[in-house]
Amino acid sequence: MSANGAPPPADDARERICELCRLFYDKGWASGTGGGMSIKQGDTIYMAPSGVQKERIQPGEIFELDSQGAVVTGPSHLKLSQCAPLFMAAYTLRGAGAVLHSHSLNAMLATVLDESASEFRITCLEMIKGIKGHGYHDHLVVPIIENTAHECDLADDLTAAIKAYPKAAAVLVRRHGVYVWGDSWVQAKTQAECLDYLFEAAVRMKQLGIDWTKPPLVLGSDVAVMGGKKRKLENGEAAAAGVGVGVEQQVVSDRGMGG
Ligand SMILES: CSCCC(=O)C(=O)COP(=O)(O)O
Ligand SMILES: [Zn+2]
Repeated sequence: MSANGAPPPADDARERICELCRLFYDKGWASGTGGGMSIKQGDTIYMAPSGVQKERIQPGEIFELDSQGAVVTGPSHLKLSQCAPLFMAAYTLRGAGAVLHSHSLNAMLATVLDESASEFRITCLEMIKGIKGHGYHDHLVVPIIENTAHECDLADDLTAAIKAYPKAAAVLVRRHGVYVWGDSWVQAKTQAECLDYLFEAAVRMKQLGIDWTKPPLVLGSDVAVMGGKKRKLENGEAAAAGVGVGVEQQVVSDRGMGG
């Protein structure tokens, strides 16, 4: 919305998609024509074209779709993104205001930390708070679906994952990347940034031998190891961390973590 409450002109969405594609390219999320971006404004959906260098897209090359996903206008020399049915799933099932697809290396690596896992899990990191409906102590869960030869063939599995994980703001695609949505392009971008941080954190924590899926090490009912040092938990911290209420935690033994 503009300052006077009127809806912004459509050019805003077209220009915003171009701007975000450049930004995502700079982050390594859209290199080699990978990744994609879409914004919904009113009942109109805007999407980037397929198979082009995403960082060089011009506003006139953005496709316009109706709320059912039918193309209204678009450049005749370009094709609509292969991500279109996946973007539409987030608009239809989640009422999203924007959806993006990232080929971030962090997202891809997060899907191979355990190749048999059907979900990515992480807890007790500040950036979890950047994901709608989540707090520091929550277990953030992102479903992982298997990749297919063609992007558009992911749509059925992505739809099923969105339905099965009502709290999720994203779906990971094994050895490929991630789809992230939000109520607005600002929220989609923010959540994508927080998720990317969390994916990278998990990859690095694995390298350091730290379990990213469990709360910090707990030695007793009110003592934890944080940053390599023992620390007495403050009033309420132990309860919030789930001490004594059966929540799984990393336990220190003579052999160190996880023993
Ligand atoms: C080297 S990119 C392969 C296609 C892909 O995974 C992707 O995200 C881009 O799809 P689009 O149709 O939007 O170019
Ligand atoms: Zn892709």
